[in-house]
Amino acid sequence: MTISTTSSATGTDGSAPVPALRVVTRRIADPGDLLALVPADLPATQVFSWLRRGDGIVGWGAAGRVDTSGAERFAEASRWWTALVAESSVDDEVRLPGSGLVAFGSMAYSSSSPAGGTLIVPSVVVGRRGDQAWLTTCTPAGEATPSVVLEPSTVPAASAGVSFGDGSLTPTQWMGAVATAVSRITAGELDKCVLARDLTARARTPLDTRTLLQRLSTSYPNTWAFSVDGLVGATPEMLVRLERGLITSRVLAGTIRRTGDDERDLSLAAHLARSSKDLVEHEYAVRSVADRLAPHCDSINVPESPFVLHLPNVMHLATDVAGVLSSRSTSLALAEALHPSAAVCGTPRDVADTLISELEHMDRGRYAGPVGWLSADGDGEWGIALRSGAISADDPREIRLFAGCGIVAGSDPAAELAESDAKLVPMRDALSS
Ligand SMILES: C=C(O[C@@H]1C=C(C(=O)O)C=C[C@H]1O)C(=O)O
Repeated sequence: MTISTTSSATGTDGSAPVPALRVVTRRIADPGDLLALVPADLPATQVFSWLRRGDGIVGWGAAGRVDTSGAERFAEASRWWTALVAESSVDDEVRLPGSGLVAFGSMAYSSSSPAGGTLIVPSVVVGRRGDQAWLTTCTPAGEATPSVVLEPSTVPAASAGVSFGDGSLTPTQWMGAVATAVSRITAGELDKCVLARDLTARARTPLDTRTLLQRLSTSYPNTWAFSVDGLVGATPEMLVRLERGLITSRVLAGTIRRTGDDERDLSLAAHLARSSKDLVEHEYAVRSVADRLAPHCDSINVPESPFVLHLPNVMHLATDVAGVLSSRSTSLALAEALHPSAAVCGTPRDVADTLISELEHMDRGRYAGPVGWLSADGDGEWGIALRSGAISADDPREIRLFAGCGIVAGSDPAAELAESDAKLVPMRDALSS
């Protein structure tokens, strides 16, 4: 675990120093578009967002950060957070989800990924919920609270001259992987496996995270537009939200592409809701979430049948699971318990995970892992990092895009490739000039 701190208090286990922060949240007048406030010229790693329909939080700078790795990446982050909360003082006059002390976080899909995990406390957070807005500053204890002037920043520029390239597999090779997965499923080794592919994209000039977020949040209002440590996207899938003891999770699995013709799309939506291939695929994902939430809940509500979630590029079968928290678990601990759900891994989980590493020929990095935010009391929201890309830490002109598809016995490789292309559209459009 590597830690960068702004002060040198000692962590709970005596080895990990944590910053002691002074956190102040004040109510502010409506600041307008939150993304417009994010300063220009920050590295992608220091631009934070969790926004849906204009509500949520944005942040910038880094007052504290922990980087974790391996199978302990969630637990190490949790320990650091507990120690940081204990060391810090919080003066929060707003007391809404996202006010006070918060960290943004992102965790690698796989425990063997070098991408590990991170929690970062921005220096400045601006939030909105309905008609309430707030500004939070996080400074090292003992330092004066800075005065932050919120004003619209320069208009971010579109990405220049982006060219796309194949990732680890060509489209033909990836269809071959899908065909192999189908044969393994048909042979009875497993029921479902989610296979992902990656694309590379390179612009002539450094990518501006603000441009990507603006475009994603405007075009995909039903999603959460996120940015954490260079991972940027618009996910429609909420792995877990914890708010005052209430747990909610939006499970997606089963997809159909949109045509752009409203009448045809409505009939496709009706077809999706009756498609036994998609309903079976969906059921695996819902079960994986409900079964793993159950030990943390007093009661749990799982609707009997899914609804169709309409996005501009695709439609998904969706189920909103809800539960009442019975333990003292934080939202991050719940995210760890749920990850990876069958929406991004498969059923049975271990068999699917082994097949994924055999067939994908790539490290998913933080794609398909939990991404979101956590507050001092443990509440927070963790989406699954889908419809996203990871901006290169070495070259800010480069980004790796990802998309995956649930494969079941009835899957057709060409149709899955087309579905993965449709899932790449949000990021490809956000990158266009
Ligand atoms: C894996 C992705 O999406 C997941 C797979 C889906 C499916 O196969 O139908 C639908 C939504 C997500 O749970 C992705 O977008 O990369």
